[in-house]
Amino acid sequence: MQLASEKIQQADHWQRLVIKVGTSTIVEASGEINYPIINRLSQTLTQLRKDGHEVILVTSGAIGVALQQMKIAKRPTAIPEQQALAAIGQSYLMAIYNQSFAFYQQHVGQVLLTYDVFSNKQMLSNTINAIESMLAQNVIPIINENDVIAVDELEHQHSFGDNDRLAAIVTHETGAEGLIVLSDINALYTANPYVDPMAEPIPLVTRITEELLAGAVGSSQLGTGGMATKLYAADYLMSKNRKMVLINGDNPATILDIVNGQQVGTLFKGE
Ligand SMILES: Nc1ncnc2c1ncn2[C@@H]1O[C@H](COP(=O)(O)OP(=O)(O)O)[C@@H](O)[C@H]1O
Ligand SMILES: N[C@@H](CCC(=O)OP(=O)(O)O)C(=O)O
Repeated sequence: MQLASEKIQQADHWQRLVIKVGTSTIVEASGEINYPIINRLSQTLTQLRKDGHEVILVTSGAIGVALQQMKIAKRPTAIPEQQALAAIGQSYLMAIYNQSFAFYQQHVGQVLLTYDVFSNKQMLSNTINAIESMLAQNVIPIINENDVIAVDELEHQHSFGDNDRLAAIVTHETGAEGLIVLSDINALYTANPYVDPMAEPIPLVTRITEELLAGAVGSSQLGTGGMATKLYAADYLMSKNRKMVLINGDNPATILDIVNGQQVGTLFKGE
């Protein structure tokens, strides 16, 4: 019989990895942009790259950043207004990343994707070729959904809906060993700890059960996906024989501990 902690220790192969950072990490609950976190994330990812890992970043936060820029208190419900905010925020988000990574002399490249890309062989191959070329040149690709054009129509799905799903698909399609998700919470809990004070953290998940899904209700103030979409992302990845780790984004250097085999947050890994 193997102890859970022993299984967790085995999850140490992270040659190529995808990091996903949620809006809740990029933008504070007060609505302020969290510049220090973006800086520390840039430093950590540069360190990983220098240590020989191939790093791909999937970032949310375009709309959250734009709300702060435009001094709008609440995410609008009208789609064109959300599209406009995404356009405004995405360019500023990339400006922040460019400046942060430049400080560490790390080049980055922006990749904006829609759901269509993954159902069209040619577009998918073009995307993968560009990402491979960036990685070969030690550049970190920074991916977000192209929210300006990814609007679903009745008969056609253009959008992923959330970046947890996008990050999981990117992990699989780029052949990365796993995905590390940075959110505003230390781990997956038995229930939403903001609602249920008795909720317990879960260090290892080998299967997404109905019980786990029932306990994953609600999201942070600006996050769109919530915990449920993280569980669907983990389920997808485990079905592809890949792993996912969920950690708190408040200390991005934790990523280095994970690739060094330490147990932090929640590890999702099939048996
Ligand atoms: N079982 C659970 N364990 C942990 N967090 C949960 C759970 N159920 C719901 N949540 C909520 O999910 C939030 C994280 O998801 P989300 O707001 O989408 O973050 P992000 O913007 O990082 O993607 C937490 O802040 C918490 O409120
Ligand atoms: N593409 C959107 C993020 C959508 C999203 O999934 O947000 P989150 O739940 O914070 O990961 C943006 O950049 O604002």
